[in-house]
Amino acid sequence: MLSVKNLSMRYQEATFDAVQDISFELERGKKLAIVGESGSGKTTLLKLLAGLFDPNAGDIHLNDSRVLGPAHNLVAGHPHIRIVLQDYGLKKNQSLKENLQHPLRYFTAEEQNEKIAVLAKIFHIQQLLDRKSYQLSGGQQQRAAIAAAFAASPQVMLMDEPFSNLDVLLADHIRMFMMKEIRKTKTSLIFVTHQTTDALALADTILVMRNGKMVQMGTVEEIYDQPVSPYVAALFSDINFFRFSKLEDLKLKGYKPCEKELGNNFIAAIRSHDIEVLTKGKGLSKAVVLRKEFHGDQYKLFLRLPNKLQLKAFTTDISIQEGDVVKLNFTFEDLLLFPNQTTLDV
Ligand SMILES: Nc1ncnc2c1ncn2[C@@H]1O[C@H](COP(=O)(O)OP(=O)(O)OP(=O)(O)O)[C@@H](O)[C@H]1O
Repeated sequence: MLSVKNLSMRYQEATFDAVQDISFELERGKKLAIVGESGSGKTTLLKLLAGLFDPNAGDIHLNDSRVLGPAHNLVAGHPHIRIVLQDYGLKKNQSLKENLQHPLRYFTAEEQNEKIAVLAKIFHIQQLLDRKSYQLSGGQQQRAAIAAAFAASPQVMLMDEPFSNLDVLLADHIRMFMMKEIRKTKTSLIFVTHQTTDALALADTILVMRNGKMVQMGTVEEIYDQPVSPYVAALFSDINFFRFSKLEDLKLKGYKPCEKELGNNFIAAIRSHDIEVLTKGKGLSKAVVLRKEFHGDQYKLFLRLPNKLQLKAFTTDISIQEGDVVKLNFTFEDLLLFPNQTTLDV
């Protein structure tokens, strides 16, 4: 079990904490995704967890042993925690094979060769083993760094944007391997990602950060279905926000009040794919199609309501053209309501 308590860190000469009072626990074999806007403190938190930085406050324990930063450790890091950073951390002047051999140094030469052959095949780096790592492309280095991390069989694997540079043709295959291996070895995985679809698809729980603080942590379903703020909701899907000053304004549109105390200022949000676009029949509102974008399996529409508000929706109807008037429908159950919001903080 990884346990993090009241962790804070401020960079030298900075005037704010890059990570502020973060606490959580992660059980063995579980997968946690860290998401948040750029500069929210994700990488700093990951490096703290790896023991690469000294926190200003708080502590980290892996089972009973404390994860100590460079001030207490001659060699930075913890023996059972492995981190793959965005610069991949390969030894530049060593061959890829040597990079893979290092974490396997306690195995016999025969076992090392066997394990390297398996990893090289999975990560499509068989032809590259004799090359120095600086002679590899970004994507090749990333695959090699992930392979080296798996060779080390850590208890906790930390990864910064592990899928950012992976070829689409290889990404699914590598993700499948990683998830299978993690399940088999009961490794705990913590990964930072900008792709919130990856966070939802691969993690058990998600930690959302903003300005160094944790704004929400929960299961993937909780984070998606019950976001605590417009910021969290906007991270996970294409969404439309509407500000209401009083409940009556929404009731006028046929909405039946829920249990939630909304206050005098609240925000209602509807995900773009929860809006049905109709060319015939009745809808809740009319809208003009301002712009249409092809997204492969569907079109994204940018629409203007009669009250001039704009929103986005998706359709598969190829007949809809820019300038057309369409009808919109959605069910009130799909509305996300954020009470007492004075600002739309996304
Ligand atoms: N070496 C540093 N010295 C001072 N401030 C830093 C340093 N590194 C990062 N910061 C600041 O700390 C904050 C958190 O940075 P961090 O890299 O952890 O964010 P992040 O969420 O990983 O961002 P991104 O998604 O853009 O990679 C940011 O405001 C950043 O500008």
